[in-house]
Amino acid sequence: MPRFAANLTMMFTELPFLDRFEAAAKAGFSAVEFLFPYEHPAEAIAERLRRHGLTQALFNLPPGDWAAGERGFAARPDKFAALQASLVAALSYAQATGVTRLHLMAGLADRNDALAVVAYRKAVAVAAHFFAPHGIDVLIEPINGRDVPGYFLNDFAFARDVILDLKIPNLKLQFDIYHCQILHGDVTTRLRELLPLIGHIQIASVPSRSEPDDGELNYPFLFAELDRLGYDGYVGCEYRPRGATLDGLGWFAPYAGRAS
Ligand SMILES: O=C(O)[C@@H](O)C(=O)CO
Ligand SMILES: [Mg+2]
Repeated sequence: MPRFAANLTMMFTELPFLDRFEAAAKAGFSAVEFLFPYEHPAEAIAERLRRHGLTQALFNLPPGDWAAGERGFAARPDKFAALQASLVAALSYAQATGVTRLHLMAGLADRNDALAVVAYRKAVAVAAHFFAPHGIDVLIEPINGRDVPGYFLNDFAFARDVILDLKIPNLKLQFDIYHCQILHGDVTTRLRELLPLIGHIQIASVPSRSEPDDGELNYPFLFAELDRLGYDGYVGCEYRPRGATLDGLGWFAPYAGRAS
């Protein structure tokens, strides 16, 4: 049975951020994820997790100036100092929340630019080695170019090869099924092939990125496939509800309240 994490960046946005933890717990989630915690004190987030008995499944390393369009900087040779500072900034939040998975965003860069590729591999390795002694996995996530035009990491095979080449045990793949379907299709075969590398999975319907009960993917089949494959990590619900978050949780009813 998949273990679902509510994505508090996209779900329960009817509420202020810190109040979304309680709403997720009351809806039956035992874990949460979100993009970024950095606008709130780490201890405030940790207190909400404790108060509502929630596990922090994942969040992202600082991405740079998000409002100005930055989407990380791992593939940016000119931003290595910012990358190093982001590792330190994320560590205190990771330690406060107990999270054991952090997503390192690649940034906007050309994957055919050899300097960007070298910078990316270096940044990924530096990040993984930095977090290894803390028991934290570093995840890389291919993202489709319709949602993020110009994003460096836009290919699952490229991400697989980076992980296999670097051979760093705490470097893993963040397999967002929504992005995989848009980029390549053939989701089930890719899950089967990449399972040993996967550290986290995310879901949403395609093409609308709403609840996983609509669109071109058959999620009940994919959830059963994750069980058949023995996937025991989290499945992040990274979708934008069509309306009120609770009104769209019919798909989750069979799984709500299960242990994580
Ligand atoms: O899929 C996504 O968009 C996210 O998982 C993310 O981390 C960057 O936006
Ligand atoms: Mg994602």
